Order: sequence, then C-alpha cells, then structure tokens
Amino acid sequence: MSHTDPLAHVRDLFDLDDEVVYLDGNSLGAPPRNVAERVQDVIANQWGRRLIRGWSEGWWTAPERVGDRVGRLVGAAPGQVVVADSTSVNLFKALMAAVRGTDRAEIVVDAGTFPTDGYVARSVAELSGLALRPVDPEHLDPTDATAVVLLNHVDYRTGRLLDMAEATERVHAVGAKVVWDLCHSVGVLPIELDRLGVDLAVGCTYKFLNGGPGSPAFLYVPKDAQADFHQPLTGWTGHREPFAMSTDYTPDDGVSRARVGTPDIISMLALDAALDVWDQVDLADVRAKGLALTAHFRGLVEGLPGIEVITPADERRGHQVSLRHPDAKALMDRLAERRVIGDHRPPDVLRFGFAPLYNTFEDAERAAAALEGLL
Ligand SMILES: Cc1ncc(COP(=O)(O)O)c(C=O)c1O
Ligand SMILES: Nc1c(O)cccc1C(=O)C[C@H](N)C(=O)O
Repeated sequence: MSHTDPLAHVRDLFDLDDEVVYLDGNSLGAPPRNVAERVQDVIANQWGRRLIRGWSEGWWTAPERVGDRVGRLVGAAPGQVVVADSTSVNLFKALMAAVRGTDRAEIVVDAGTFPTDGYVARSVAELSGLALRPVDPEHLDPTDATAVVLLNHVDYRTGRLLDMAEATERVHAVGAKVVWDLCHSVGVLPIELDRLGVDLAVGCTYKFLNGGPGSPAFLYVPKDAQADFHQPLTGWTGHREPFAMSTDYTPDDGVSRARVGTPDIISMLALDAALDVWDQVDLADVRAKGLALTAHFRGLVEGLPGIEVITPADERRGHQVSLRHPDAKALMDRLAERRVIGDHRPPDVLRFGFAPLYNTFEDAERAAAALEGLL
C-alpha cells in the first residue's frame, strides 16, 4: 500500500543515517541539521566573542523566549511557559506549589506512571504530610480530600493517551488541581492547555521536540495562577530583581518565578534551534501521520507469533506501538544488531516510537520485517 506523506520533505531537515531504522525518538529525538551549526555559533561567537555580555544579549531571557516557542505547541499563550531544569525538578516545583497551604489530605498519582513522577510525588507527599494514592488513570476517582492529581498524557509503556479535557474536568469537579506530564505527547498532537484550564503542566524536550540529550524541560504556569505559584526552590533567577542581589527573596510577578538557577545556555540554544523545524509544520499533519505510521506498523506485526500489541488500537494513543513478548529484551538486542533501534521496557515490552517529522512508512516496514525474521 502506498502512503501519501505531507511531511516527507521534513526528514531532510534531520541528520539521519539511512542504514538505521530509528524508532526511539520518544526516548531521544534525532538532531535537526541546523543544531550543530547553531551550537558552534553559540560557542565560537556568542560565548567566544561576547563573553559575559551574552547574558544581556539574549541568554538571560532565553528560558521565557524559548518557553513561548514551546507554549505554541501546547496551546499556551505567551508568558506562561518557562524552559528550565529537568522534568523531575519541574514536577517537584509544580506539586509542591499545588499542595502548598491545602487543607486536603491526599495526592493522587497514576499507578503505572514513569518512575520519576511516582518518586517525586512520594517525596512531595512526605514533605507536605499528605497521603499518596496511586490509581488507575482510566478510572480516576478524585474526591473532596484530593489536593492534586498527577497524570501522564501518554503512558510511556503502553502509549495510551488520556482524554485531557475529560480528566481535567473530573479533577476540577471536586475542587482539586491537575498537573499534566506531557513528556510523551508534546510534539505528537495538538494540546490546549489554556482552553482546558489546566492548572500546571511539565514536559521534556529531548523526545519528540528533538532538543538533544538532557535538553532542559518546561513548566507551564497559567497567567491567573502565577501570583499563587509559590515554588519550593527559591533560587535567585526566579527573583523579581535578581541583579539587585537582595538578601530577601521576592518572586518575579510572572512565570519567571518558576526559574531556579543559571540556565544551561548551550543546551537551551540547541533546543531553540531544534524548535525551528516546528515553524514549518502543522501539528494536525504531524498527528495524522503519527496515527497512520503506527497503524501501518501495527497491521504488520499483529498476529506475529508470541506478540501481543498493548497500545490501544483506536485514537487514544500516542506515537508508539508497544508489543508484549516474553523474550522482549533479547529481541530488542537482536533488532539493534540489525540496525533497528527501539526500546525494551521491563519486564516484557518492546517499544517502537514513531516520530512523524522523520520516520517513514518504509521504516515501519523494515522494522516489522526484521522482527518477523527474528520470530
Ligand atoms: C513521563 C516521563 N516523565 C519524566 C521523564 C524524565 O524526566 P527527567 O527529564 O527529569 O529525567 C520521562 C523520561 O525520561 C518520562 O517519560
Ligand atoms: N531520559 C532518558 C535518559 O536520560 C536516558 C535514557 C532514556 C531516557 C528516557 O527519556 C526514557 C523515557 N522517558 C521513557 O519513556 O522510557
């Protein structure tokens, strides 16, 4: 079957090895070609020639400026997203801010969440004296004892997509707050944080946004919640007047209060360059191609001996196909020897991530053929 691909030309913007079928862009995205040149410029010219002057020539405000670029991909108007720190650190800030001063008794967390979310939620529960209640996010049951619910938009293991509108409404109906982890959905589908009235959201930029290994994460704090956003890590870069060097901490009025310490400028500007690709594409096309790619791959591997597809078949899914097989680890290792790169997630999941900006229908066919050959 031939597929029309409105994004076919976008693959040329990436530096990829055509010998390799790369299906792990949901762990680490591939590098857009312009990133190497930009990083070289940042090192040689900005740092090399401008030295300390770089801070007043765009570096200091990069977390908010790049944040606005990420904001466009998650339905956030300018001034509400800051790029900083890691997702784990931003989760800590968001959850601590969400429970501050609450008279409610519990934090609800997705029981199968990516481990760091569960670990951080536990620390916040311990620090704040609240209970932690893990739940199946498909059967969300917040109560008037719930202070905050932490949810993953797309599940890292199965690829299941939650209905953000429905879950947000359910949490708000009991007067609780919701924090969304968008790691596996940002750059996958249109997201409408402002329109849905989401309380807080975090996400990473090294997966489908292609920011590079360890590129800084983001944190969304909507305008009307900023005055009440008291984060626990009161570092000087979140101060209203950082260069006044005051001994008292006064948070910035806006989203900058979510900052902590000095931003990693080289990673930040690598991400800034990587985001250029998104100026040329429509998220609706990205979503349509992601669904088509994953449906194509699913059709090719469903029914292979010993394979169970655990990613939902309907549109409640992100851009990965997860397969269960008792020898998942060995199979993934052998696929890698055949230059098909995916991920193994313990104990028995083979995960294939499809990045519509650069993956092709031929990638799906080559990976499925390699897997079939091994089985
Ligand atoms: C859902 C989710 N949250 C958080 C993280 C990671 O957080 P950090 O960037 O802090 O390592 C990942 C992946 O590593 C993830 O899949
Ligand atoms: N963040 C990662 C890392 O530092 C090393 C290896 C993998 C990762 C990942 O992002 C894993 C990813 N969140 C996952 O869903 O499995």
